[in-house]
Amino acid sequence: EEVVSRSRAGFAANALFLPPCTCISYKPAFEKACPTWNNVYSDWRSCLRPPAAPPAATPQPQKQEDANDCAVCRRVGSDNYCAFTSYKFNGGAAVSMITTPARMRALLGGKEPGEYPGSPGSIFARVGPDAFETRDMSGGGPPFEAREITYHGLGLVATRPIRENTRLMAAAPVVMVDDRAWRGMRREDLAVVLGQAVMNLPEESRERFLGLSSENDLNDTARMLEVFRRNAFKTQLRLVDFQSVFPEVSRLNHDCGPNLGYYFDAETLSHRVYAARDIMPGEELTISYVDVLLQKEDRHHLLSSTWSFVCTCARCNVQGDGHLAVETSRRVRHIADLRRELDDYSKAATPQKAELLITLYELEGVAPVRIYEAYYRAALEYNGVGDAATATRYARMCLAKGLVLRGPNRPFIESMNALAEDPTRHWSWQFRIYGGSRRPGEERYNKYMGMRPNFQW
Ligand SMILES: C[S@@+](CC[C@H](N)C(=O)[O-])C[C@H]1O[C@@H](n2cnc3c(N)ncnc32)[C@H](O)[C@@H]1O
Repeated sequence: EEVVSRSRAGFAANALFLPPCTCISYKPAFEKACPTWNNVYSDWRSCLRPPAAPPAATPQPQKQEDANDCAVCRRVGSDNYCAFTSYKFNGGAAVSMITTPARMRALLGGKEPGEYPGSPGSIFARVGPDAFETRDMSGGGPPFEAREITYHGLGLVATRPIRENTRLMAAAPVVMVDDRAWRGMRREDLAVVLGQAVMNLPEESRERFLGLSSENDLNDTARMLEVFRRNAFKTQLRLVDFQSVFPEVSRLNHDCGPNLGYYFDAETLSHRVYAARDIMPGEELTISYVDVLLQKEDRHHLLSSTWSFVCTCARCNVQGDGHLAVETSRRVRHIADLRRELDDYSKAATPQKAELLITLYELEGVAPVRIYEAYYRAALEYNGVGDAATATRYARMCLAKGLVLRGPNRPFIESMNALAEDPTRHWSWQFRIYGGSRRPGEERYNKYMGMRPNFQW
């Protein structure tokens, strides 16, 4: 009953988003129209008819016409993408996901009735009641507040000193859209499925999502797509890419030399945001929406095409001083060259090049959010020439920053842990010495020829 009335109220408020669709909001009809899904995932509601796998040779219609008024699935190629909503997620704040029924089933661990959502193998299995929070660990209210920032809309500003590495948010998603649907679906179809996903949310979550837009002159559908485009983060769940909106994180503005780092923790479905350096009261809290090591022109292109603004941050705003602009562009190129050189394990490289890389990250102002990458290379280089003590030191420095900024479940963290434990048993032990000379370690040289670093940071 609760679901019925909540959905009905939402339906009226958002009638513009959707064609009429009784079965999402009205349980008996849902059961009638979607018997399979209702049985399999009692907490998930969708107007999905049991998907009949079409024979491969049959040409697919561009758009699915649902005979049962269930307008929540649309096609991309031959795949059907539908809106699913879990009302139990995040203490009832709920999450809507758009993906294919097969992927949804896989993400839920392929489980059968009654086992969802805590069943082993489900993406929700490790999401406990305390997975999400936005307060810092020292207690009290959050050490920041939302303020109007000139030309940037709203932003978050520190109200107390924030120490490097403090966790500021562990935010929950409200809408997650399969990247293939986001990129491949016709806009009008996407508006319908996304509309369903948003409308399914309880009122409070829906308002938090729609409240992210300041574009009052757009109609509801355009506004919803605009909110999604400007606020979605790329997230990965079991190798499936999603675009996800976390309303708390969405107030953070962009800077090409940000003071916060973040990553998505697929285990807890939370978007974690950390102070990448010490921050003083009054400073705006910022993240980077793009790779900070792109050249300025490329950063600007991405920022204007996706987020519709021209960046005027300190790193970008050196146009007036021609020589400074040239210098920053050279540094970024030099960083790219050095990384290519250091990541080629078949040639001779030196620890000094890794040291230079560290210096360049610092000079370019990207060290707070990316220095672990340079430490990683330094650890390998020192180990590669048999300097175990320095290699271990850099491995520990890489771990100290990398764990905060990328989380524990990354291949490079595993590698640095192994190196710190016993450098001589790590694959990189003395690899530059033999690798560079071809003698006497011909075999070792060949071993590293095709090897690439594992940079899934
Ligand atoms: C995720 S939202 C950030 C919060 C937003 N300022 C608000 O009021 O809700 C992204 C949008 O904020 C604005 N924005 C973010 N960073 C900016 C920056 N450095 N300069 C100008 N506008 C920015 C852009 O309009 C962008 O599309």
